[in-house]
Amino acid sequence: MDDKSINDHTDSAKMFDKKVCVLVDMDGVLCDFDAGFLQRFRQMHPDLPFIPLDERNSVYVEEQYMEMFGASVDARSIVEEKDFFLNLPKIEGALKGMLSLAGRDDVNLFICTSPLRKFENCVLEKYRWVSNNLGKKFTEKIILTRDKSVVNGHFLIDDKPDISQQGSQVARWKHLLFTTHHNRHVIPENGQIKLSGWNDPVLHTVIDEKVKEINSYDAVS
Ligand SMILES: Nc1ncnc2c1ncn2[C@H]1C[C@H](O)[C@@H](COP(=O)(O)O)O1
Ligand SMILES: [Mg+2]
Repeated sequence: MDDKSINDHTDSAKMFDKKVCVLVDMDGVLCDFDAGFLQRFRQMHPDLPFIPLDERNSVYVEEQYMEMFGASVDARSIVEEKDFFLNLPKIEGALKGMLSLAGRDDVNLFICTSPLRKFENCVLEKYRWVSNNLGKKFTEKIILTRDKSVVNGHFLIDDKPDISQQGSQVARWKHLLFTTHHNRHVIPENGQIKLSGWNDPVLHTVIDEKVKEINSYDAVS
């Protein structure tokens, strides 16, 4: 590496230090996993009862279907089938919300999502979904990990209520709990802030406060 590229790297590192790093989950935040599941379930089993979206109550859809049907319905196979992730509908306001974050010059934005262990369809389709729905440029911002605690950032927008308690490290981000079908009833705890959706003004307010905090360190040093 020559001197110039070292300096370039240092300059950009400094620049990013001043930005607020926002990590955005996919399933339940950008794409509507539960709605996609329900649609496919009803296509496959038109004669069976189903769980309406406003009665979903557990993060993992297969747990609730297991309670209802026992082993007679294989909910897992639906999420593992080809094109399941590719065809997930967008969460309302997701595109506008992402563009509003991406358009801020004080925000460094990433998509942080966990693939299924059975990754064969899921991983490629997550990339395709982002490219189709948000634009190809956003695919450069995808972080795939099953352990979000190792990812550094100021905020993680995620629908899983206990995400900050999972993983191998103490999470460094603050969890913004994104409201979706299965967590409507969940009361925020452990310092979480609950967002009602992409239009919740609290999202930009907490980022503004973090920007001020970061700039105040500069003023002191
Ligand atoms: N609601 C869900 N039911 C079952 N499985 C789900 C649900 N939401 C997400 N998943 C799967 C799909 C992903 O591969 C992993 C992790 O999702 P993430 O939103 O990144 O926590 O779990
Ligand atoms: Mg999620």
